[in-house]
Amino acid sequence: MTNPADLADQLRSGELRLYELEDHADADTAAEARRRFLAEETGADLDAIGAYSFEAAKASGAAVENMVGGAQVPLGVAGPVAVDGGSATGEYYLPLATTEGALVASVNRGLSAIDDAGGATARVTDSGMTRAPVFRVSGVAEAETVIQWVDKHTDELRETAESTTSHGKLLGVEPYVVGDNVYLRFAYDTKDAMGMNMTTIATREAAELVEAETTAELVALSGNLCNDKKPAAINAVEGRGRTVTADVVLDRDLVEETLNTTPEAMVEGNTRKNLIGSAKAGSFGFNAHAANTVAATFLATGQDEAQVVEGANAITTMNAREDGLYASISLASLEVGTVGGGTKLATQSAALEMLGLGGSGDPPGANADALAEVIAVGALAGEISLIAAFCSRHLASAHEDLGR
Ligand SMILES: CC(C)(COP(=O)([O-])OP(=O)([O-])OC[C@H]1O[C@@H](n2cnc3c(N)ncnc32)[C@H](O)[C@@H]1OP(=O)([O-])[O-])[C@@H](O)C(=O)NCCC(=O)NCCSC(=O)C[C@@](C)(O)CC(=O)[O-]
Ligand SMILES: NC(=O)C1=CN([C@@H]2O[C@H](COP(=O)(O)OP(=O)(O)OC[C@H]3O[C@@H](n4cnc5c(N)ncnc54)[C@H](OP(=O)(O)O)[C@@H]3O)[C@@H](O)[C@H]2O)C=CC1
Repeated sequence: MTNPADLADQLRSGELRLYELEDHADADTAAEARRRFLAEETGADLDAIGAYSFEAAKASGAAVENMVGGAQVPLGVAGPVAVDGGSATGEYYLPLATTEGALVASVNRGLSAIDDAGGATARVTDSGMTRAPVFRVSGVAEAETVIQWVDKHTDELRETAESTTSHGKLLGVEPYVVGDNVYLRFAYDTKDAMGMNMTTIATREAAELVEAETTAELVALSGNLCNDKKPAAINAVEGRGRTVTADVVLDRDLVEETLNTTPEAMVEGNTRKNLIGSAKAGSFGFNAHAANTVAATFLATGQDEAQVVEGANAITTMNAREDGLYASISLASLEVGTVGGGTKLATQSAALEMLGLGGSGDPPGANADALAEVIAVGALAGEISLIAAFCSRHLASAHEDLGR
């Protein structure tokens, strides 16, 4: 039985559960049956949700369960901008998916200023995706014994963890003790994958070895010292995913003509807002809106959108120099991939292709490094443009004109 109307009837009668439809029909039919059922149940018109362009079979069961259709977000483009990166080289158009009017215009203005200055420099300065299981021990003496075992058997742990992946490499294991809890923070080079599935699977094997060889008992494969998808100082300090910095020097004339302000005003704005204001607020983000560029590029390119939390751990600096304005942004924990996860879906992979960064890099890891560098340059552009808008008192008028 593959007719959506009949399947919807079976949902209504309770013969089938919402998640059982793919056992009886292909992914498109199952989604249509759910829409019919939900439209009747809720009275909502779900036709727009049914107008999706990705291959349902690639999404259903791999990217989403109980698939109903697609949520569409407008996609804009900013650039081009020249990037001199460790992996990114050349001119890039940045895809940005957002519903916030004025955001693409702002990033575009920043990129235009950066490009006029000859482009930005960017480097990934550290890299490593983490997973930190928590183990129960009897107390601190036993914790010490477990840590000593881990220290002496790192090679064995590496071999075990890496047996689950042909790409992932264990970089190290950092132990933490809190009372009768032992946390082992495993860090991996995940090449072009963001790596959360890869590292979780690898760490499960390693954690089982720890359990087999010591008295520690695994409580949870993620003990929150990883730390994934929550605001956490450890990511801001130690980094997670890619740690990446982008910088540029803008001529005084460029600041005055393109950004309608002066280097000195930008420096003062950045110091009073991004540094002092953020410190007083107890913020991890010493920036204006890095999350905007991170979120918009994450949605466009198929990243895990919840990891915008870590992507917002960024510090923006500005200094007035003789030749103009030095501006930088350092993102401590930008978690990106060009393979795996949502990157395989149609619009997301097209956006990665537009950047020239789809799939595996040569060498592996180079594409994800380049993506991190390009996003950092986009975030720098957003910082420059927004701080300039505050200095020239254009923020409210820009959003009046473009954002409503
Ligand atoms: C809106 C602008 C850019 C106008 O800025 P402008 O200088 O008046 O614009 P312009 O017409 O002179 O054009 C300058 C450049 O801007 C770009 N540009 C200009 N218009 C467009 C457009 N329609 N579409 C695409 N690009 C556009 C474009 O690059 C153009 O150069 P050109 O290509 O012409 O040589 C400026 O006022 C601006 O950037 N304002 C700031 C807006 C902003 O950054 N909003 C971000 C969201 S704020 C938020 O969410 C977080 C917050 C604020 O709560 C965080 C916090 O607490 O700080
Ligand atoms: N499990 C969890 O706890 C969590 C999962 N997620 C989700 O995890 C997904 C992302 O996980 P991730 O592991 O990145 O992706 P996938 O689970 O999609 O796995 C990607 C796989 O691609 C293979 N691969 C092929 N070419 C390359 C290359 N050049 N570099 C690296 N790997 C390559 C690797 O296989 P091989 O390993 O065989 O070499 C790798 O494991 C997202 O959907 C995200 O939402 C997010 C947070 C937590």
